[in-house]
Amino acid sequence: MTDDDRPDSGPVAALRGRLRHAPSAGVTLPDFDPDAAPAAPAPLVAEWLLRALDEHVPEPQVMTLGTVDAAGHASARVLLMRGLDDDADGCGFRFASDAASRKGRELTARPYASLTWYWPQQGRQIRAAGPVETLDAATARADFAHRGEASRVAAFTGTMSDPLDGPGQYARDRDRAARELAADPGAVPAGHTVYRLWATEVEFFQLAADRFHRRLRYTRTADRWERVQLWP
Ligand SMILES: Cc1cc2nc3c(=O)[nH]c(=O)nc-3n(C[C@H](O)[C@H](O)[C@H](O)COP(=O)(O)O)c2cc1C
Repeated sequence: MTDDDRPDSGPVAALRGRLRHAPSAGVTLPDFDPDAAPAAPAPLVAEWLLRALDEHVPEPQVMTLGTVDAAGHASARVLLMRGLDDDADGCGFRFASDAASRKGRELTARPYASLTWYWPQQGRQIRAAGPVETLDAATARADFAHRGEASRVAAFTGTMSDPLDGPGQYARDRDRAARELAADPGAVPAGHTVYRLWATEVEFFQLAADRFHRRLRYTRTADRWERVQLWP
């Protein structure tokens, strides 16, 4: 199909004309001075997240997790960030999911992933990548205990990433899960897992109104972090 053959009505055609003119967030962009950045990335991640929370960026803890399967095919989805670790100067990002889900299976095959955050109101992006480890069952239990009741029932309903069999199955499974949880309130789904990505690189991107954006990349060497500014 050439550009001339494309239909000129319907939502896809309507979008075509609007993408280039989509408004950007009306924002006051924060300053970012890479020369004043800390020696390790975790404090800067925390600083940026705290500022996003203070400035009421909606759901700044939502991040995109990129994984690959055994054949190297990529997939991505959004998840909630569950914690930040800076033990021994490392930078660890926690997230929780079901080990039997697509991402869980991909992480078993290839325990390496990327994470990306974007906060439009502040023109800020953080990206991180590195090996992913599975934390112990006690950590998974503690994570699950923090969830609200509806979220716990949902986690026991169905099998994440599998197709639904047919109409009515959702409601039937949800009712069964609610009954089982009421009988055993401390139960944790077998696959509930807390993962930690230990970053080997973390990059901070700050949009600037004058278009001279800033990028600072931290790369982990054997015993320290190296910092370098990149062309945006
Ligand atoms: C705002 C938002 C937050 C989400 N948080 C999580 C999460 O913390 N853990 C999770 O497993 N899925 C979460 N999901 C669902 C995932 O995006 C995804 O659909 C699901 O994990 C299945 O992904 P998979 O089939 O690639 O494994 C969230 C979805 C949205 C829209």
